Amino acid sequence: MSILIKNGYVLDPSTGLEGKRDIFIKEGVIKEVAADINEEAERVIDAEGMYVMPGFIDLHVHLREPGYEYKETIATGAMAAARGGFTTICPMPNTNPTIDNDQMIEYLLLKAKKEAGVNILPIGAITKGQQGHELADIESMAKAGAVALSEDGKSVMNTALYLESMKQAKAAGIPIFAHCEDKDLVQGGVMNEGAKSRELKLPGISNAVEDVIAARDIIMAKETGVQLHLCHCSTKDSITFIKLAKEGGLPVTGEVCPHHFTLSDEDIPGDDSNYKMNPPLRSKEDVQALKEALRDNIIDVIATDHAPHSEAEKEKSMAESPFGIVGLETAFSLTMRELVNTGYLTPMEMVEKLSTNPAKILGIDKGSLAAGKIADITIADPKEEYAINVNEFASKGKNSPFHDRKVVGKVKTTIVAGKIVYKE
Ligand SMILES: NC(=O)N[C@@H](CC(=O)O)C(=O)O
Ligand SMILES: [Zn+2]
Ligand SMILES: [Zn+2]
Repeated sequence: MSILIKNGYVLDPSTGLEGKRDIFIKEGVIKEVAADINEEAERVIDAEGMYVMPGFIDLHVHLREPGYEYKETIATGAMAAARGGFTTICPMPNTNPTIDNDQMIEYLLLKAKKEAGVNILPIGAITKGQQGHELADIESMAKAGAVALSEDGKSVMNTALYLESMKQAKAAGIPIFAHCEDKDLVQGGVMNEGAKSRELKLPGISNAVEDVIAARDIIMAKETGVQLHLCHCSTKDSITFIKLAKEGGLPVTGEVCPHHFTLSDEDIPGDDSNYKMNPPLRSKEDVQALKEALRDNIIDVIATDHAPHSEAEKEKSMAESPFGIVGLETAFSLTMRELVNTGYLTPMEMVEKLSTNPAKILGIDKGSLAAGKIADITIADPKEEYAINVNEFASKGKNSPFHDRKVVGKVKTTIVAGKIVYKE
């Protein structure tokens, strides 16, 4: 199959290229990027007025397989990714059973190859069963293809055990993706602690729940030299700590999720669990700090933390429903609306956060539109206005606070290794 993408506005931070170009793809590879290509192609895509970008890479998703197929499967999660412009996604290991050994990594990769149209790069658990007592077999998971380690859903509270895992991760050459939450400080909280939680009479989660572990993890990264990536940063002090770590030359990076830069706790309309996720929506002051951190390159990555749950689970009250919202199919539109159209990020910087930087963190040869690279490409209309409709999601999860929200910027075509996996 050969594809010729004509007249698109190419955004490729890996080469510094920004401007109107054609792209010719053959046998899954980008053959040429130039002003006017006239090769014969089986398929021609008219990309006039469109952004043409290296495929987005999501460092943080939940595919729920095995064990929770009623929430999402590898197949439906992959379709949601393609619809959202993501050509590569990294599923977290909090499945049942947990992804905590080499056979589970192999199983996931095999299933993904058969059932998913996008690239799936799995993350292994840090401890067996994510129980926090005994380390998983880190070296063998890395050998089997785990691209990172994470205890996502919780933190490894035993710092001595965590130290050992960091040493092993460093030896295996893979990063730690840290979910920062002090289990003992949460105390049944379901939303951000503040005026709004008091108004709604719901138990609060303080910023300290995240901050103490974020600080600890950075200290431990300094101790071990492991590559550390902080997941779903939500507080202004997490940002301060990452800034300090970077100034100190540590290999520390951070991610922010679209819901955390779009909404604050003041936007929670009442007892609606589509607004319940971990970490919670924070104060306006925190939201402002996240946007500035994205602008100032303290935060490197936009990741979705796509966390699908069933309707029955999310119909329950804030107190009783599980934490998490879906994000794959709204990330690009929310980023355009909240960060690009407001001047926090240039289009090139947006692509850095959605593709170039995630590829660098994983150390993979992606996130680039240079000739010779595998053709993972996202084409989107930056101007189209539409209202998000959860009923149109390819994901099984409809749990989003953004239903009916007017946004701007829409993914039109997603290409993985030269194959069109999504077309609107
Ligand atoms: N983010 C969430 O609210 N939930 C995630 C777990 C996690 O990312 O911590 C989930 O697995 O549902
Ligand atoms: Zn998490
Ligand atoms: Zn998560």
